[in-house]
Amino acid sequence: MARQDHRREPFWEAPRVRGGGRRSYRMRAATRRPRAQRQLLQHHRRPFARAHSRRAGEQARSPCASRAFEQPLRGRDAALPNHRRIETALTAPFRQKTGASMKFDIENALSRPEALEAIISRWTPQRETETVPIERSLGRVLAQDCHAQHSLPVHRTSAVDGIAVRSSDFEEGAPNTALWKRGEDFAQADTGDDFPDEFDSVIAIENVTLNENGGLTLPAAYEFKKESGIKRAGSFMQEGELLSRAGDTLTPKLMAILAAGGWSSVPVICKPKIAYIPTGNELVSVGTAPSRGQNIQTNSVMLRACFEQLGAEMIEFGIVPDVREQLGAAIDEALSKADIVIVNGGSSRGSEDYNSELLEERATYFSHGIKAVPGRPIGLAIVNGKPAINVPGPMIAAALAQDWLISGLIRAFYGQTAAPRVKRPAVLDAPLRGRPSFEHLARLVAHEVDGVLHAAPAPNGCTLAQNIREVNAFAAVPAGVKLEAGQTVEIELLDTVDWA
Ligand SMILES: Nc1nc2c(c(=O)[nH]1)N[C@H]1C(S)=C(S)[C@@H](COP(=O)(O)OP(=O)(O)OC[C@H]3O[C@@H](n4cnc5c(N)ncnc54)[C@H](O)[C@@H]3O)O[C@H]1N2
Ligand code: MOO
Repeated sequence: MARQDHRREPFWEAPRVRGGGRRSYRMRAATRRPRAQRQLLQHHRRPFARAHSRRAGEQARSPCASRAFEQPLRGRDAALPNHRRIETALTAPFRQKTGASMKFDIENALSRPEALEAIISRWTPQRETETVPIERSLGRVLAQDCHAQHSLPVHRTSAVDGIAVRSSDFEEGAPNTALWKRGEDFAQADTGDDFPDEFDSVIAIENVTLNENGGLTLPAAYEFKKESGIKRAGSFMQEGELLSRAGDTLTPKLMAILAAGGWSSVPVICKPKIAYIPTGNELVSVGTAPSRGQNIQTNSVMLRACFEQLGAEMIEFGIVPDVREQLGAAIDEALSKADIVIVNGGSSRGSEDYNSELLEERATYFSHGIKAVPGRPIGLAIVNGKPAINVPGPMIAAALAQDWLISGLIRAFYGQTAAPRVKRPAVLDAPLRGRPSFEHLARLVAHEVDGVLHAAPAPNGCTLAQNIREVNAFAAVPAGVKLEAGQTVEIELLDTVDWA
């Protein structure tokens, strides 16, 4: 996977101009000189080397057969502070049919880790297994431990291109090899070759001069070592050795190791199905030229790609208008088809924001809102034993929900815990202000200057598209905290997750 190059100049650093100075292209300049900014942005445009598909794309899928891994992942009764919840089936009070009544309780909202834990601890994923050819298993998650079915090499082989000899011939010092006969005193044995059992060591060919009469000469100073130049039986793998565990994600190297161990096909966990329901009267499909008041439904494009990277399948619904009955019907259909349901948009306080209350009505667990922005009005529910999440509509909010929540759910489905993202200290080039009551997930552009990592928000005045394209790091700024320019802070580099 390509890593982003943090040594590049940030895109708002103008190239040297006449007089040798650098122009500042911060917000003021950008708004006053939109054309200059446009040119600048074009000049420095370089798509980040985003991580594209660590995993294979579509993979062969045989019908899923057996149910597996049905044990709960965490204790179901994990006590979680600071959130309101409904724990009894269908006891949610029926709300008025207006989203305006849907007020999430900010003070008691969950933090991001609490929210993830709240869902995972109440969810027992229904996993099934299937068998796929090893060549088609990239990114799949093993359903069982896999042991080597044989040793490799089966018998010792030569480790070098050379000649196989008997160590007994060297017991009393260097033998007279000038009259040696091929096949009797030595045998050709190249790297990986088996050779007759009467020989037990291999001398690399560069130490051997083959004489015209068939004998050979070794250098005077040659030091023979018994059983040198060989690979022992089972030195690559031994029969019965554990090669890979249930829950491991298959990488190219792991695939080759399993293939070497006799696994021409492997049992893997069927990919989780995630139903995605885009909602909103204003939305039109990709490829439609938007009219006034319309917005293009693009979150499915982003989320489908994220799901595929993480080994999940999207069941995409058509755009559902903000009509309570239609939204409810889509949610019910999604619950019948998928392991996880994502309802997108309509999560906040708008007059047609029904989705969180529709989930709440159906939920055995429900919590609305997290103590972090962007993405704060997220609806978190367990319905029919499945996670059902009302992800906020704006692209950034949806991308962040994918980053900290949905990706965690996909890993939890597979029985995996989240791989911690790389954090590095960086010098802030601009202040970062926490929000009064929320963790602020600050999007940053990080770059290296003389071996030191620097980070700053993308300049004001960028379009959101420019901002999203350039952002390559996060910093979580705690509520009420102000970080000053020049301060060193821990940032999370986004080179392993294509979050937006
Ligand atoms: N009075 C208040 N207004 C808002 C609040 C608040 O607390 N009080 N919260 C704001 C925050 S924070 C967020 S985040 C958003 C959440 O919005 P919704 O989840 O209700 O989403 P919508 O209103 O349906 O849409 C918002 C925006 O996102 C676009 N969108 C929606 N779905 C998609 C999609 N699939 N692809 C692309 N874009 C999508 C939609 O067109 C809107 O532009 O609420 C704030 N308001
Ligand atoms: O919570 Mo939001 O800040 O508009 O994404």
